[in-house]
Amino acid sequence: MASFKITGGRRLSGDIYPQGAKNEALQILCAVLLTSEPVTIHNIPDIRDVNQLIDLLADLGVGVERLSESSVRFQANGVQPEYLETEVFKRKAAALRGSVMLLGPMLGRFGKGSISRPGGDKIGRRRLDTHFLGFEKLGATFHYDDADGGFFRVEAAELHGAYMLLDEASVTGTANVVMAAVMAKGTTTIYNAACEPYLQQLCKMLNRMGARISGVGSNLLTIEGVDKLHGTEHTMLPDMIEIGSFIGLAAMTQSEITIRNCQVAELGIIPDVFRRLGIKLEIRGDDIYVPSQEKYRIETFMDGSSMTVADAPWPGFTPDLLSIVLVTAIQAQGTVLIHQKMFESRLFFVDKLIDMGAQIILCDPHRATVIGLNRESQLRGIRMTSPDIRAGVALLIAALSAKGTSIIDNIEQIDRGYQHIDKRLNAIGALIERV
Ligand SMILES: CC(=O)N[C@H]1[C@@H](OP(=O)(O)OP(=O)(O)OC[C@H]2O[C@@H](n3ccc(=O)[nH]c3=O)[C@H](O)[C@@H]2O)O[C@H](CO)[C@@H](O)[C@@H]1O
Ligand SMILES: C=C(OP(=O)(O)O)C(=O)O
Repeated sequence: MASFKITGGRRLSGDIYPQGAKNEALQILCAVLLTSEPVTIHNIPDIRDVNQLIDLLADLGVGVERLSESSVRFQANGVQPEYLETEVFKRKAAALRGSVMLLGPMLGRFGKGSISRPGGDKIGRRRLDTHFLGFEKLGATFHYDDADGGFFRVEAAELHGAYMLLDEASVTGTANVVMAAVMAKGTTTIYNAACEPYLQQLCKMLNRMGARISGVGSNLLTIEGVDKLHGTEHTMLPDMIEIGSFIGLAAMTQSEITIRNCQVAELGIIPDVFRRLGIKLEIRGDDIYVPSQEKYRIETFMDGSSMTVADAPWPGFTPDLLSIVLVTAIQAQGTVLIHQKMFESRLFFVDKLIDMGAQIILCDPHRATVIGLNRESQLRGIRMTSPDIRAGVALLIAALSAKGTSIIDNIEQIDRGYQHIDKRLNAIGALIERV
């Protein structure tokens, strides 16, 4: 288990480039299974979850040719569906959340798919009903084997288009059902579809491959099944969660940072949520410039009541940035209620922030109130463990702003989703050692 040793209290300055989006990459990589022709993907982030998924594809028989550090050509012309039944696959697939999205394309193209209970952050219940109910609507049979931590199988001689109202607007669930439906016979209508930019990107890529998906960007998708998909090229968007993390980092550490090539039009409400904390942001072309700010004051609502930041399916605010908003509010002036509606175990890391000197009241598992310190006192460095990917980065931001040295253990959680974060932050003035 590796750790970061962080010397806090340093101001950072300079340009930083966001990596390609992790959660988009996990969908896009699974979609290469839908055709036997080459699919070239650019701006692939070099992070643990993505590398593990690429390994799984290679094990499954997909040709993987690295063209550069961030571009790979895939060709799924030798896929061996039996591999999904092997012990090695079961073990590897259980290491990450994204592996669940192998199911949809395998079912759509080869008529069967199986997966062990996928991993990912332990941030509360993460049920898969949406995925399997959707597959069943398309005509697949579903079987769950309780042994060895759980193993799911889906099978269908032929999938048929259907109308479905999803149980919930699940991100990976929608991606899975879309990928299964693109080559089903007839028309599929998915209502209450998730429409995060990750999904919009997936649907655009599938359409370039010959799929016929309309309604992209809305919660009503119509998919006219086609016989076959073709190869294509695709470039991942910059990671909006990383962009938000850098904004919070800049504010907490009074740093002047330019986040380059952000594709600002795709960020939805994210910049505005940070503005509500009082953080000044300048959009300069496609860059976001965050000036060094000693003070930032949390806004109130129009009626004067305290600010709440809550998550919601897109175009609402992503739950993956709530931990970052929470940590950023620690040095603001004012009070904000953070309401994590989707996950019930994602706020417990505030204990560590409280140990560092933050004023936070954990109201219940879903809600925490942050009373900003307004820089009247500085956090102090401590030793802590990263419980999940976003809490890990929130703790890293706290540590970078703190007086003294902090140690963060279990940084594998951070490496799951942030590419060489120590090196990239050190390049603009941070002092983070991997120990
Ligand atoms: C690999 C990947 O892409 N992971 C993301 C994906 O996970 P994932 O696709 O696993 O998450 P889901 O969208 O399925 O659901 C997330 C949680 O929100 C709840 N829920 C969902 C929809 C809804 O309308 N109401 C509701 O309460 C679910 O019950 C679940 O507890 O989406 C999550 C929600 O944006 C993100 O946190 C994860 O980073
Ligand atoms: C929760 C996350 O990831 P995963 O779904 O892979 O656990 C995340 O990216 O914040």
